[in-house]
Amino acid sequence: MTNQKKFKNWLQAFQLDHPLVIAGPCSAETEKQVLTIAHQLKDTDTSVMRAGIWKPRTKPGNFEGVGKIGLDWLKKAKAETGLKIATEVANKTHVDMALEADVDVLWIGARSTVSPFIVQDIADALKGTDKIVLVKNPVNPDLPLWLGAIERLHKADIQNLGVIHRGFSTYEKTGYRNNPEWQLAVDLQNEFPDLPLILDPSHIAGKRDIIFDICQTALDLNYDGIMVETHHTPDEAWSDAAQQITPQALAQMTEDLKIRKEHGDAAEFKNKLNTLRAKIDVVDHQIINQLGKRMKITDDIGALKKKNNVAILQTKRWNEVLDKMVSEGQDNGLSEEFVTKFLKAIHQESIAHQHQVLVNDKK
Ligand SMILES: O=C(O)C(=O)C[C@]1(C(=O)O)C=C[C@@H](O)C=C1
Repeated sequence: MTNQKKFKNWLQAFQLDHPLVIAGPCSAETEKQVLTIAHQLKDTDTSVMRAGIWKPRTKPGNFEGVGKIGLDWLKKAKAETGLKIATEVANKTHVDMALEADVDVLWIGARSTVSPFIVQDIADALKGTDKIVLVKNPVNPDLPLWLGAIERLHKADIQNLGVIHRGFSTYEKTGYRNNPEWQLAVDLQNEFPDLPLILDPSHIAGKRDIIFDICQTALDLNYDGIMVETHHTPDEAWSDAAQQITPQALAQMTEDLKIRKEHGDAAEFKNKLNTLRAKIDVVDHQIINQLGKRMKITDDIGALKKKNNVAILQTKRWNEVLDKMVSEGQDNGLSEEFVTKFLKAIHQESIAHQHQVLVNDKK
C-alpha cells in the first residue's frame, strides 16, 4: 500500500475550516444521556458523535456497554441533531449491527488492532463499504502492526480510511494513561501524509487536565482531527470518568487551540525559518560528532575491561551518570523523561560497542 491523495477525500467532504472534531461519551449509558450530550454537542465544532456500545474492559465485572439498544439511541441522536454517528466495532456481529443502524464512522479499537485475525474478520465483514473506518493504534508501539491493519482494510476495498492515535501501553510510569510516543505517529504521517490522522487525547491523558496540551501538540504536528470523550456529567460517567470533559469545556478548548498552517508563504517567515533550521543543522552535526567520540572512548573502556576480565555492565556507574545528566538536563530545560530515554539509547549503543570489543575482538 502506498500513499494516495484520495485518502483525504472523505475528510475534505466535511468541508471544515478547522480540524475534524469527533466527540461524545466513552459509553452510551441511557437514551436520555445520549440525547442530552448530542444536543449539547450540536452547538460545538463537533461533526461526529461517538459513543461506545460494546466496551472492551481490562477486567470482567466492569460495565461492558449497553449493546445493540445503544445504536437506536445514536440513530435518534443523529435524526434530532444532524450529527454523524460513530462507534467501535470488534467483530463481525458488531459490524453487521452497526451497518444496519447506518453508523457513519466505525473504528477498530487498540485491543483489536493488535490481532491480525480480528482485523481480517472485521475487514471481511466491512468489505467494499463506503462508511468511514478508522483504525486506532495497537496497544503496543508497533508501527508495522498498525500499518498492517490499515492495509488489510484497504485490500478489502474500504475507501474511506483513517487512523486514530490513542497512545501506547507502557510498564513505566509516564504521567500519561497511554504514552503518546509521538515519533510513531510522525513516522506514519511521513509514510502516508494523506491518510487522515486523528488524535484521541482522552486515552493518552487518562485525566482531564492535560487534554488541552496534548491536543495542541497534535495540531502543531498537523493532525487532521481530534476525538474527545465528552459527557454532560463526566464525574458520573459509567466508564472512564476521569478523562471525560463536558461539551462546554470542549467548546472552550476548540476555541483556545491554535491551528497552525503547515507551510507559511511570507518571505520574512521563510528567511527566519531557514536561519533557525541552519542553526539546528549545526547543533545536530555537533551532537552526532560528540556521540561518535563518546563511543570511541567506550571502545577503549571495552578493551580495558577485556584485559582485566571485567563485566560490561556497570550499574552503579551508569546510575551515577544518569542522575547527574538528568539534573544537568533540568538546568537546560530538558525533561527527565527525555534525558532518560536519550541516555538509555546511548547506554545500549555503548554496551553493543563493548560487546563487539569483548566478544568479537574488534579492537
Ligand atoms: O563506565 C564504564 O564502565 C563504561 O563502560 C561506560 C558506560 C557508559 O557508556 O557510560 C557503559 C557501560 C556501563 O554499564 C557503564 C557506563
